[in-house]
Amino acid sequence: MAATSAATFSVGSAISFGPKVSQLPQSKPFVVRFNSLNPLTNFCGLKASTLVNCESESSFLGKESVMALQGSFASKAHRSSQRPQYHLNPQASYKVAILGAAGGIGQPLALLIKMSPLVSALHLYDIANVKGVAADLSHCNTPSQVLDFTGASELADSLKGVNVVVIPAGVPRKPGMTRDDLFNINANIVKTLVEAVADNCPDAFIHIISNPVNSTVPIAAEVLKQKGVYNPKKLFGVSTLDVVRANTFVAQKKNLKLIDVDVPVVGGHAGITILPLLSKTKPSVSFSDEEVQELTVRIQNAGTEVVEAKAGAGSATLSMAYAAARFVETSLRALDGDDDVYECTFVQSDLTELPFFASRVKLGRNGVEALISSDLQGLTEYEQKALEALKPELKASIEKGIAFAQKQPVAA
Ligand SMILES: NC(=O)c1ccc[n+]([C@@H]2O[C@H](COP(=O)([O-])OP(=O)(O)OC[C@H]3O[C@@H](n4cnc5c(N)ncnc54)[C@H](O)[C@@H]3O)[C@@H](O)[C@H]2O)c1
Ligand SMILES: O=C(O)C[C@H](O)C(=O)O
Repeated sequence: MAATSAATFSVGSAISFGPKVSQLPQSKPFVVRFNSLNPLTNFCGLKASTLVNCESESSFLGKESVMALQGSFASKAHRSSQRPQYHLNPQASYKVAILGAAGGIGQPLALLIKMSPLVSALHLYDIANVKGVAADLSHCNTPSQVLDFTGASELADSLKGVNVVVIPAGVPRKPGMTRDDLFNINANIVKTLVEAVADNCPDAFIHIISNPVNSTVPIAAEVLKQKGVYNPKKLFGVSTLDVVRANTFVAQKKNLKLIDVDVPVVGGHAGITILPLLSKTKPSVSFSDEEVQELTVRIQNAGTEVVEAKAGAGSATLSMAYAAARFVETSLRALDGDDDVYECTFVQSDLTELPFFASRVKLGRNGVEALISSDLQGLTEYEQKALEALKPELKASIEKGIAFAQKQPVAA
């Protein structure tokens, strides 16, 4: 259905590889459009999903949910009408692969990606149980084709022609464990999978979810270097969940509309290396010292909060799938030519003396176009101290990953 008189409403976060950008652009990870004919071109905050007609019986969002969404976005209409608009390319047709697709994250992530109109093929790879997941998912009447691949012999095929590879393969934490306790198992899994990515789709965006992200991303970088295909602009540690949590917790604490809140989270993805920059929250909010301390610690420990609540049954899966789907959607929009795409992610960086660092980045067709340096300027004393305090731990995790990969070089 062609959109007529569409008002666009945007939600979410904003924001330097190559040039550093010192001005902070307005956040815009998601956009929801409504028009006089009531089509909703997005779902639940994941920008540009399947065209859903609010009046249609085929809508998976109830009419009430749609009305609630319309209400919550209404205040944004004026602001976003002043922005350049990105229009979904009807020819958009990207291939996404999930490695570890039968797992706790992989399954809901596959479902969310299946709902994107930007995706023409969804490749599901795992060492086991992926056939059933693919059969189940393939019955959803959204455009993308779902293909399953099981075991090492089918890994290469799962990666052919793929634009974005998401890697949630590996073991999750149990209560009492740190993310670094997963290193011995997950380091090898990530190394093997990234070798295959290097051989079969070296130009793809690579999203690493498997923990410890602070080490698995440097491992992936080393593997890609050894294979001669490393492009630092296309290798991402997925730290989106930290932003999702920060936005949620801040909105709850300050009684703000969830959809408006955007908190940049920098550093890494483990304990004190997760540094929410509350002073940079949009819209501008003031926090007492106690609130800053309480929110920062809650955001840093949010993964552990879920691990303990699940009591041995794993770590965050649903919120992680949501966050990973958001990052996939953002990446596809960047690939599709939207020039207003910003996300926080753990990447090779020169914003600090550390070789990898999570910050906001501007994404484009070729990956990271710029790292946003302005977030690290004008920090509060609390944030500046926390930034200095996280560096030794993050440095050690990065070096551990690099040393692991260098000790067992890949076959050329
Ligand atoms: N970056 C983040 O913010 C974040 C958030 C949550 C979880 N995680 C991490 O994501 C990882 C997965 O978590 P989960 O809850 O989905 O675990 P899970 O055990 O439910 O699923 C992992 C899946 O990986 C598969 N797998 C194992 N080895 C594989 C290999 N060599 N090739 C392909 N698939 C393989 C398993 O068969 C399983 O299906 C964990 O390391 C967890 O710590 C990261
Ligand atoms: O906490 C974990 O082990 C999983 C993940 O990194 C998270 O932040 O939820």
